[in-house]
Amino acid sequence: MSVVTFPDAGGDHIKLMEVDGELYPNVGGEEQAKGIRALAEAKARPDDIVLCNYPKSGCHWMWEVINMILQGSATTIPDFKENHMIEFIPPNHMEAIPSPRVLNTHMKFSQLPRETIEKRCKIVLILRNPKDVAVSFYHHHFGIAKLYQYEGKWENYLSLFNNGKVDWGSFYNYVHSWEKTIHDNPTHPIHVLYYEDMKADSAAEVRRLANFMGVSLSDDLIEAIAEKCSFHNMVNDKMGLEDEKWRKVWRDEKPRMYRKGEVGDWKNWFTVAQNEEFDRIYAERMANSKLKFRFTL
Ligand SMILES: Nc1ncnc2c1ncn2[C@@H]1O[C@H](COP(=O)(O)OS(=O)(=O)O)[C@@H](OP(=O)(O)O)[C@H]1O
Repeated sequence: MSVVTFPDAGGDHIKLMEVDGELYPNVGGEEQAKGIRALAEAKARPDDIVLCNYPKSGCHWMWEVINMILQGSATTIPDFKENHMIEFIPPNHMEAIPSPRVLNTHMKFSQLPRETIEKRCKIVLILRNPKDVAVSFYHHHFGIAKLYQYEGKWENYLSLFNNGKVDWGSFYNYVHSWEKTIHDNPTHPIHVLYYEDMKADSAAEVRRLANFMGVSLSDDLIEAIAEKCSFHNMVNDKMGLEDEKWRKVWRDEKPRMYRKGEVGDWKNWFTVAQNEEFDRIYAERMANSKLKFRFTL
């Protein structure tokens, strides 16, 4: 494990941890690196649901939705998905989580516990327009000031994102790895969900998800879950549950996890030149991809 820093286009630096060639936030140093290396051996249960996503794609949102589907009621879950993030929690903590577990991760398929694959655990993969991901990630890096020690400005940040010099690495590598996983493992239950579709018609996406999970819900309950997990309701319901320690992690003690929750906020941040450069990189990196990110919604 080593601590690495990368400069953005303006020369400001972001501090990360490197473990076996992959980048992570340095939340736990050597102990965390040990946990990451041990992850492959972690026990899985056939009823685990593994929620996979590149950072800032909406996992807090979907973690809540999936848990409500499982519990069969539109009641706020008094727990945080960080507690179920498999690359950060020690194995004994993971084993103490009661079934059915919703395990959240930014890891790729090949990095998941081997048993997840052997036991054919259901996987939900969230995808989000990378321009909005980049903006959200910028606020995350700038906001969690002590951890990343990043003081950069947005106009310089995209170089880090475009070059994969961020925790969990390149967005494009992540997406390609999952596209290959889906191609190479056609019988593994993997449900792909787009953040923008969820915004456009939450109830329809909750229904699709419940069907995938094999849970039958009434139309009223589906509507109620979609509504309870709307951005404004989650801001009200979840932020009040945040503890002091977590709040202190954020610059000026202002959490930015539930920041804006919109589709297309990137238009408020990208300059014309940044957008052209991003489109050029996207076209190049996604040339052979069949995934259809929702840029136009
Ligand atoms: N209920 C709901 N509806 C719509 N959008 C929501 C919701 N909850 C969280 N969000 C937005 O999701 C972004 C955070 O993504 P993640 O939860 O994946 O973040 S993290 O990777 O776990 O740090 C972050 O996006 P931005 O607002 O664009 O920064 C959150 O605001």
